[in-house]
Amino acid sequence: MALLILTSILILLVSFIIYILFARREQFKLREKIGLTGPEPHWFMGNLKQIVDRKEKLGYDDSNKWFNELHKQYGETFGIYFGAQMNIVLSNEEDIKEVFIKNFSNFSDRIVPPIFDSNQLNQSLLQNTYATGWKHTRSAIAPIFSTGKMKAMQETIHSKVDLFLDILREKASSGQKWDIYEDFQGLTLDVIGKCAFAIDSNCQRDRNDVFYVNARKFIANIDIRHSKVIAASFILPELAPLWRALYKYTPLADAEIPLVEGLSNVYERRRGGEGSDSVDLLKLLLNREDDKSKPMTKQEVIENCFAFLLAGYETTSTAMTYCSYLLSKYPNVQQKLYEEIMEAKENGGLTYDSIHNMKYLDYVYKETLRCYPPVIHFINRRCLADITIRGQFYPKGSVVTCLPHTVHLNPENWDSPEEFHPERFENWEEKSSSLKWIPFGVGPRYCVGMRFAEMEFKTTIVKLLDTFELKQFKGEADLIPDCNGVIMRPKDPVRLLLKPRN
Ligand code: HEM
Repeated sequence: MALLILTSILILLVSFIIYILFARREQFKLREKIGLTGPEPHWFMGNLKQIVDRKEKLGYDDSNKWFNELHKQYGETFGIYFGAQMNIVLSNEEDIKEVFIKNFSNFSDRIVPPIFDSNQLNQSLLQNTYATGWKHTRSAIAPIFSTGKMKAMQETIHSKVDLFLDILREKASSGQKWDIYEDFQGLTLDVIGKCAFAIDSNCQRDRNDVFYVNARKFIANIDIRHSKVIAASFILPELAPLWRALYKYTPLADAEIPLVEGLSNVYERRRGGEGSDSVDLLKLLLNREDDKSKPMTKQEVIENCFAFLLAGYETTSTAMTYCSYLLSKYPNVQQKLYEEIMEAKENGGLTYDSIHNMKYLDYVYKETLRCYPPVIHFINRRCLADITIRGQFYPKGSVVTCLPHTVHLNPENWDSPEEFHPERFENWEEKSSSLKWIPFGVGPRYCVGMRFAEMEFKTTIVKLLDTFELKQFKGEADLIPDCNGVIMRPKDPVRLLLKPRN
């Protein structure tokens, strides 16, 4: 009997392997069939193999550079395989417009690796689909990021940034060298904690704060380098039920459970009337929940708050870290920005409006995000039905991707794209419908938190420059970006010399 069972298992296993290999061979023919080229896929891992190999050789993931090389080699549309999944990479502005905007109804959903199906984000904007109510959620959430609401939250941001500056003053006066990226991460967690859920977290002072520990753990484990199960789920989506079942044993679930439980408790307390005078995203969502025209369930509210936390902290802290680094590297830019800040201070102070109206600050903000877009592999859409657009056939099930670093560093889009030159954004407003600057994505599904991120970024950078002159330590190496799946973050600690201004 035992032998029979063993033989059956063996036959099943061998048949499964043969099926996978056969299906993969067929998948790998698809690219050529639709007239595209691209790098040769590994028989099992697809082009993930090249990414892994490069990472092993260099010690970090330089896929931002690699994709730019592929763009040069294979042209503005090429195909690449993540496991067996074909991704069509677009960089031509017209193609991007047609796919991501004009044909949105056929490309409305982001891909979600099967293992993430078991997390608590399926009803959030990050993961929900058109069929599961994305449009309803988006139209309920978009108004909470209006200018008026952002203005009301600015005081909170100021108070968190003041603490951030106190901490930097202490560190700078002690003469130590430290990683300012960690301080930015503590800041953005405290900001999102307060602005999204009215939680007074203490991430800036206490690295053991439950919010800090679990948010960082969750983000770290999305990285396929840290999570073998996630890597495997990418390469073998055929085993989706297994990955879904295994999710609860991953460090991702470990970090998610206390965060979502914490949010659920806050939700109940707020429903009971706590913090009724606070202006925050949860409060605005609770008001939405009561709005009969766009009702949201408790689960939807909690999952979307969880999404704000995940989408809002690492992204913004990374952007501000890049900006501080660039300002320390380009003292002329820093000086020009400082003068603009001084002028605003003399003419009424650093208010929401004065910060919002600073032109040069806006150029620095945009140029930072052009040179170093923090979110790299997230602007993707699944093709829902076979379609031909501008002569290119997109088969149902394929994934279309648009890479901000490729678009931003394309010499056809920007003169001397490798140079940090904020002035290039003078008169940019006239061209703002162009898709040459896309750090927040493209089309109806672009980043819903863009205004929030901009306000936090600009407020922090203005107050930082008002307090310190940013300089580089002698001999400190140039910053190297490291891609960890979704985010492109500095590979090494970012150490800056902060000189207090009088
Ligand atoms: C510098 C900071 C940020 C950057 C660079 C960034 C970038 C992005 C990108 C590239 C996308 C994908 C867009 C697409 O697929 O076309 C996205 C989506 C999203 N972001 Fe952000 N983001 C930032 C900050 C934030 C903040 C602060 C929040 C919330 C408080 C947020 C919430 C979201 C959400 C919910 C989505 C999904 C939107 C949807 O699918 O409807 N992001 N973000």
